[in-house]
Amino acid sequence: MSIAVLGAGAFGTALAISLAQNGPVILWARDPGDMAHLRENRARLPGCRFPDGLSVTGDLPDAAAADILLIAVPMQKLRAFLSDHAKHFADKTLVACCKGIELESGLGPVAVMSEVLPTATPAILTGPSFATDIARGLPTALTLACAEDKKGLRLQQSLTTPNLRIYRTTDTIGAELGGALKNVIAIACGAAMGAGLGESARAALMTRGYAEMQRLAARLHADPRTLSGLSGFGDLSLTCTSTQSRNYRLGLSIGKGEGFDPAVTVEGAATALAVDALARKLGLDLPITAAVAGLVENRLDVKSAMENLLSRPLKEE
Ligand SMILES: NC(=O)C1=CN([C@@H]2O[C@H](COP(=O)(O)OP(=O)(O)OC[C@H]3O[C@@H](n4cnc5c(N)ncnc54)[C@H](O)[C@@H]3O)[C@@H](O)[C@H]2O)C=CC1
Ligand SMILES: O=C(CO)COP(=O)(O)O
Repeated sequence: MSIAVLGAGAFGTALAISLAQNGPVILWARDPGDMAHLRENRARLPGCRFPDGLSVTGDLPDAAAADILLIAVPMQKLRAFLSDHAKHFADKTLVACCKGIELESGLGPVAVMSEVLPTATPAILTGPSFATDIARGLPTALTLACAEDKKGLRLQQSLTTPNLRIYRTTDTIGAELGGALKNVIAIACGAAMGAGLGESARAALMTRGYAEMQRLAARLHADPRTLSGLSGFGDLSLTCTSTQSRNYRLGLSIGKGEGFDPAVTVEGAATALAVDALARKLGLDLPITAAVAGLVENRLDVKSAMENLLSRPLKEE
């Protein structure tokens, strides 16, 4: 099965580097620049050399001729990207590699792919993994979710590499929610740490944040086991505790009252707003998500957000 990765950011490039251990892989970039010549993506993954099996192209139809297409553009750009190139994707197997919930629709990546390209086979690859770790060949485990189990099995086999261990599920809703929601909680944890509230506060936010993830997932009929796996608990643990995470770093900046480069991809910011709106529509109580939405929109500061959380009525766990 031939593979192309569409989107040459940090994650797309890292996946292409890892997959090229198995055979030829095409990496499509909107602006390939001198990546093919340098054999490196200096802007996003400096120091990670491209293996021989990785070829770079700026020609989308050429890349889209591959059997499996990994789509590694940010969540809020996904719909426009798919629509712009729909004629090349119609009957393809598409694996979303982004994490988030679309602001306008409240949908995750698999649902957006199904809506835009109803004849394609959608799947998602998600879980705890920093791009630099994957590119450096460090051991990483991810979840591949595809509603059609036979196709999921083929994807699992094709995308496993010596350092990338892939687990499989048919629960696409749980997988996409886990990856999307953990980023929101990571912003909350970063904000608490940045404001000097301490590690106990972070543990409380992670645990109660996880309860919010489970609450929304149950309402949207996800399998709770998916949330306790790599895409949920696994990625939550990684993202809420590492300064490698951009979501956690945004939170740290908010907590310290510092600015943050708006050009950096931070999926949890838009996702917090999308999930907060979705929760209100569904009548669900997601107080940490609501607090993060207030923080990223500058409606709240960390002190008031924490006071709001601590002054809520006492309840059973
Ligand atoms: N960086 C990481 O460690 C990980 C990232 N992810 C996810 O991967 C997704 C992408 O993130 P990164 O690669 O890290 O971001 P990035 O900021 O490094 O790269 C985003 C890439 O998307 C491209 N892009 C944006 N809009 C586009 C469009 N309309 N058409 C074509 N290309 C477009 C940009 O040119 C850029 O190369 C996010 O959803 C993120 O949550 C998932 C796991 C790990
Ligand atoms: O998704 C990730 C780790 O699994 C990457 O996290 P950030 O997008 O916060 O950098």
